[in-house]
Amino acid sequence: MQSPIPFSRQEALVGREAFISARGLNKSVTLPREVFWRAGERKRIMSDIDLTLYPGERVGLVGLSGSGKTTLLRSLLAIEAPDTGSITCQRQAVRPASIARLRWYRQAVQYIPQDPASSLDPRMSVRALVAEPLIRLQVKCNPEERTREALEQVGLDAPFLDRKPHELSGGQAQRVAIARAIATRPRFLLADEPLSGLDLPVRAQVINVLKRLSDENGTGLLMVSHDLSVVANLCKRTLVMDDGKIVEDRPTAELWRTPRHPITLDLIEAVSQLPTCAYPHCNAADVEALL
Ligand SMILES: Nc1ncnc2c1ncn2[C@@H]1O[C@H](COP(=O)(O)OP(=O)(O)OP(=O)(O)O)[C@@H](O)[C@H]1O
Repeated sequence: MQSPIPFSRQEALVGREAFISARGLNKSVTLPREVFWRAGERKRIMSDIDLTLYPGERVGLVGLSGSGKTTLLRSLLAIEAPDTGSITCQRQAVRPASIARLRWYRQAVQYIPQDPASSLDPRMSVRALVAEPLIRLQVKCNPEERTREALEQVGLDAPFLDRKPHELSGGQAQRVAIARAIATRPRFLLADEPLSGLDLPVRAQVINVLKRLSDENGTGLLMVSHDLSVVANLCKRTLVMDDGKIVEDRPTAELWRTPRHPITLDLIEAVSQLPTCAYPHCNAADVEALL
């Protein structure tokens, strides 16, 4: 259920300026034709999405597979264009925008991918991987110093600089991907299932790295996950997507206490079937204590 309070009023109530605002996002795709003489059906994959992200907040984006989470994330990253609707950052349009403005946006809003093994170029050293966005986005800094600083922040020291991706464990590779994302000193991180494919103890480490980074640097985080317990450990606010729509947008603890949408209930029930050792907070009472 979308909040009954208009977003502009919500912004006033929270008393903070929005960092990113999305209004009325819609997107449809044409499905492959089932028979060659009939055109493929159109399917809505984002439907009337309104979303506001505030500076420094950590927000979870959950939903079943195919609900539209990645499409929304890619739209917010300005790498996929919605059919209709607008996205602004600090009240200025993200697209269309000048090259300089788009470069600023790419520095300010960085992406943490799902699968570092395929997102990190196997031919590049960790040093070159972390420095690459600094050079591409023409960030005014000393790339070597900034690379070392970013690696230090994710708990990787100097000997890692010359390693290649195949010389890293899954957790280390994900930390390199995070270092790459934070090297530009972004204001907001958009992460697509950053913990998938990692063992449970490694997940807990990565959760701690993300939490510490956002606490220490005041960086906002929008994190896509199938796993509500991960979101409960990290995010005070949770968005639930179903069939291309945001069906809940509430404080995480409230969502666990009184889930309103059947999909939210399913996601909460799924958590009780997960191994729990890596998550300090993964039941309703614990989540309540996070408030
Ligand atoms: N370019 C495209 N052409 C056709 N269908 C698409 C395209 N992009 C996305 N879809 C469909 O849109 C729906 C939403 O996809 P999306 O990847 O955003 O969902 P998701 O919630 O991120 O799923 P998952 O959790 O499995 O990654 C899916 O049914 C997907 O198959």
